[in-house]
Amino acid sequence: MSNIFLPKSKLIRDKTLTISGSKSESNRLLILQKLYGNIQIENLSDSQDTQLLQSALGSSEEIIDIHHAGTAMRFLTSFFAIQESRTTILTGSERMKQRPVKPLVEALLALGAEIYYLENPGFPPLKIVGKKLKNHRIKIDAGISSQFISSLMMIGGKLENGLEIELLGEITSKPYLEMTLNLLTEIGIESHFENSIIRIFPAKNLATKKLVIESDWSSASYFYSACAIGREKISLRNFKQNSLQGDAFVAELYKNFFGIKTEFSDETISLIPTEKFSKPEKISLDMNSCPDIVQTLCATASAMKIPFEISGLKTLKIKETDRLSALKNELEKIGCITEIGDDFIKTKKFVEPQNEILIETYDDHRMAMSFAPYCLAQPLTIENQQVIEKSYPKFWQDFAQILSPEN
Ligand SMILES: O=C(O)C1=C[C@@H](OP(=O)(O)O)[C@@H](O)[C@H](O)C1
Ligand SMILES: C=C(OP(=O)(O)O)C(=O)O
Repeated sequence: MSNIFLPKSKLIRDKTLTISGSKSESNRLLILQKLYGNIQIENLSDSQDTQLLQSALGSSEEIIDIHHAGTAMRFLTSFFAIQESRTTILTGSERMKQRPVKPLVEALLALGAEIYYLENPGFPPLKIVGKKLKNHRIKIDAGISSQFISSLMMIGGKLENGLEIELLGEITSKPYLEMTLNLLTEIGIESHFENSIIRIFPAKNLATKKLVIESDWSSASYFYSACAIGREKISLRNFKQNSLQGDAFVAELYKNFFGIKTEFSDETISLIPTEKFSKPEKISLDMNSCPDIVQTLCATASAMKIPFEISGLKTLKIKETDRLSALKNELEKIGCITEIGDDFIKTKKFVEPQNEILIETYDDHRMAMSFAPYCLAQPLTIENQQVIEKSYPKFWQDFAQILSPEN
């Protein structure tokens, strides 16, 4: 575990970078490829989470350890539940054993699956005895993690009568459900999402498809932040105007609040600081649809001394760490005092930042990457630099390319 010191830096003008494929799209396509076999994938994510999922799918071991990868844990639960005549023990890191899986397990049990909790009820590790699932209608609480629902949707086409899922309560992280639905459609599986009912039809005569994965918008957010604080143009390759990723919302966010315009040309986006930018008085937003870019947003706003009040965040507490507490602790070091509640974070006041800043990362890749652009305001050290490998192993290399130390 080593720390990284980032000296006070400025942005090099007009750098162009290539970020690897979306982690969320990659993890879906790997599961779908294994289930339906008709997909050729290009530009797969190089994230550790994707590699873990890929090796789990290629493994015939009884015990599968997916470490810290929440999407992999949830997606593989349904996958192994339908692998007839195979028993799998699905486990993960200590943190994974605290991340809930109960609504997914209960939905699978209602479909006829055989799953046991091996330690704490409601949490991994799981013993999954693969079965043919006989039922096809379930209800699920949609407010804890959309990953449960995406996981069920992906096996839906394999069930004899397809699958009907009724979503109960407020739907969290909805764009990720739409991403799953769109990818099912792309590979030829009929599905509908209307009001709170999702229907997946049995897969029939699927033609082979080549899918090129778009680069990762959540990873792009760190460059939006750098551009907002450092005010120089940065370009990023392999992005689409009609993205499947909800985090493409970052473009609108940084245009509305931080004066960063996004221009698309030949699948390259250029992040361009607008000259006449006046800071908003306050950023008030519900970010329930885009939980993964909340840390970036709060770190940028704090660096630029723009007060914020962000709601819709109840799922942040059950991610890689309790992201609300982690944010509160670390934002204070850069001079932003916040109040947090069950599902919100808001600025109370700005104070002088600490002189020597050490950002703790709580085993959370996004804590490291979202604070890194603060070096454009002040030098800082970030703890455990390897933590970024979970989603973006080349982050420090790419980030170094846009910086030059300020003497
Ligand atoms: O389906 C996905 O690929 C994801 C869904 C979101 O999780 P929740 O639905 O648990 O919010 C997101 O935070 C995660 O990084 C990726
Ligand atoms: C929450 C995340 O991932 P996961 O839930 O897949 O661990 C993330 O990448 O921010």
